[in-house]
Amino acid sequence: MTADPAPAPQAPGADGPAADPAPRRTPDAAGPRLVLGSASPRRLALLASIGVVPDAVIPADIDETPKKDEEPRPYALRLAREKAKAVAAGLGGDDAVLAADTVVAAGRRILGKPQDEAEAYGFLSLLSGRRHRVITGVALRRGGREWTRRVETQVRFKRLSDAEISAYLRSGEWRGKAGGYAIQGIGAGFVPAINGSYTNVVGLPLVEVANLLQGAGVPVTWEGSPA
Ligand SMILES: Cc1cn([C@H]2C[C@H](O)[C@@H](COP(=O)(O)OP(=O)(O)OP(=O)(O)O)O2)c(=O)[nH]c1=O
Repeated sequence: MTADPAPAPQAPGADGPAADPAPRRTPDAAGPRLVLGSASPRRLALLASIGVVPDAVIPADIDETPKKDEEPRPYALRLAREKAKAVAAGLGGDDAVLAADTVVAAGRRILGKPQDEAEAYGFLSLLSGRRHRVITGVALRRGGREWTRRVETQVRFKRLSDAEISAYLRSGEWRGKAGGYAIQGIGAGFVPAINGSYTNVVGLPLVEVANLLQGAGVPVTWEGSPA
């Protein structure tokens, strides 16, 4: 379930006995420096999986408080844009800055990163046995230009018992995750089905991000670590 338009595609990576498994930008890759404006290790790992290794990682320090009556879709895009802008403001020249924001939307309600276990409990109870949307806004800035995307995935949760929520909270996995769960971790056991992009739920919709990067002149090598 994707919104908003995009540019073009590319080719696969290789396997070989002497291959260096560490993904990296090719030394002679043309294009600008890429700065990832994010503290999220998931975003860095997702980029690395398609062979994109930023030249620098600079987390954005912005106020993430939603505006009065702000809905999840505009909120996710606004925050992505503000993060990219804040990081770009501290840089000069032709650097490309990529930033994103992921929220869980329960109807019109924005579920961000829970502040404590009690809030995480509330989020998981709300999501239990229901469908929700995960929305990621992405913003890329380069040389005074800006490209944006917004991607939505529908996620279904099984009904969770109190014991299951308590065990999950004890794992600590809820920390730093929108909606208080991680689909790439233990939380996978709560999700019978999704409709849309998986990587979008983890924090960065890779197909759309690759297209954005290529459209802005940042090379995507697809030389990630094979699974
Ligand atoms: C729903 C879900 C979210 N998440 C994560 C992705 C994001 O890191 C986080 C949402 O918070 P964000 O505010 O989007 O990102 P962040 O604070 O981690 O990093 P930064 O703002 O510096 O870019 O939730 C998962 O890892 N798995 C999931 O299943």
